[in-house]
Amino acid sequence: MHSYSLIAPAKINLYLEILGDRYDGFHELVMILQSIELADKIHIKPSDAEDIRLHCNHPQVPKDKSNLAYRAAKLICDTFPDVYANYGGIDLTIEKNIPVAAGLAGGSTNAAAVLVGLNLMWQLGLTHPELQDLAAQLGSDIPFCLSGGTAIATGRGEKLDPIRNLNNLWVVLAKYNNLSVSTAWAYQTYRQQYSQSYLSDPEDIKLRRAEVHSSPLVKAIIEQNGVKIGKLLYNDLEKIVLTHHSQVAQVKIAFAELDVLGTMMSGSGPTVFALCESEQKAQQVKQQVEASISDPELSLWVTKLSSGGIQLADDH
Ligand SMILES: C[C@@](CO)(OP(=O)(O)O)[C@H](O)COP(=O)(O)OP(=O)(O)OC[C@H]1O[C@@H](n2ccc(N)nc2=O)[C@H](O)[C@@H]1O
Ligand SMILES: Nc1ncnc2c1ncn2[C@@H]1O[C@H](COP(=O)(O)OP(=O)(O)O)[C@@H](O)[C@H]1O
Repeated sequence: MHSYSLIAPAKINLYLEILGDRYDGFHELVMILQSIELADKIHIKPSDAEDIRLHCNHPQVPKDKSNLAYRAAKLICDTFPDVYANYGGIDLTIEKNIPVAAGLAGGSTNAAAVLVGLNLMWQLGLTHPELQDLAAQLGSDIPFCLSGGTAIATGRGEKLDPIRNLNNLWVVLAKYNNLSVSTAWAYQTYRQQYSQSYLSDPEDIKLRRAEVHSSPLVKAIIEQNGVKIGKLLYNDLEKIVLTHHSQVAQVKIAFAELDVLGTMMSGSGPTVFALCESEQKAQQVKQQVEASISDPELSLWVTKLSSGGIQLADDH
């Protein structure tokens, strides 16, 4: 049996609108999700131990059964008990480069990589739609992490309509090392403050989704027009996270004062990103923010928008 190494890219949210409550306690969303080149590397190999073993170099990542990569492996074992009984243990190693609890889907993309890797290692022959179904059982953002690229996401975030891939722009990411935001907390706090504006009629929700599908932002993405895209970025969860964490709001202000196409918080934060038209501009923006905020706890990365999806690493 072969071992596999996979590249698991992070995502940013170019758009995130909360439409209303769902029957399952989650929120009905319409988002535009975008892969970026910043990625973790996941190694999957057979093991003599009869269970699932997980290793990770990052102190904030849980190494137990709550890890999303572990849960993805467990879901495959439970779905194919005969194969599991036949092949035995799984050894997973996560090389973590994506900041944790940052709004960049780090755990989700690790889980997506494990689904792809085990499908290969155990030669399960699962099709892409079958992998998407398993992904949706594990978390709302995991189906997107499997496919990557640029997509409109609806439902809980698991229903995807791919659109023209935007991969010609650069992005600067900024996150305080000592600040993480729980996604559940962000949505719950949003509900407490804004549920009076939720749409409850399914027809209204359908209408709003259709509006976003033909919105100026989607048109700008199809035209690959970075200037328009930068002005149309949107995220409802900023109302919660920026209010509770003033240093995140300050990072956004620092980006907005510079020559960037646009700036927004990603997902439930606290990472704030700025879009730039070139790598040179992105590096310059990174240096300017480092100089203006000058806090050793603030980390910045320059990366590129990408076509994403889980890929085999060159040295797999
Ligand atoms: C906010 C977003 C934006 O892309 O990303 P992150 O900031 O986590 O990266 C996503 O909606 C997060 O997706 P994901 O992190 O997969 O969420 P899940 O594990 O499914 O759910 C975590 C928690 O978020 C809340 N949740 C999530 C999705 C949704 N449509 N409605 C919700 O209310 C629920 O409280 C749930 O318990
Ligand atoms: N493989 C994983 N990588 C990172 N975090 C994980 C992983 N598995 C579980 N977690 C947990 O998920 C939480 C959310 O982390 P992450 O997926 O990085 O961020 P986000 O949901 O904001 O995109 C973390 O607090 C961490 O405890």
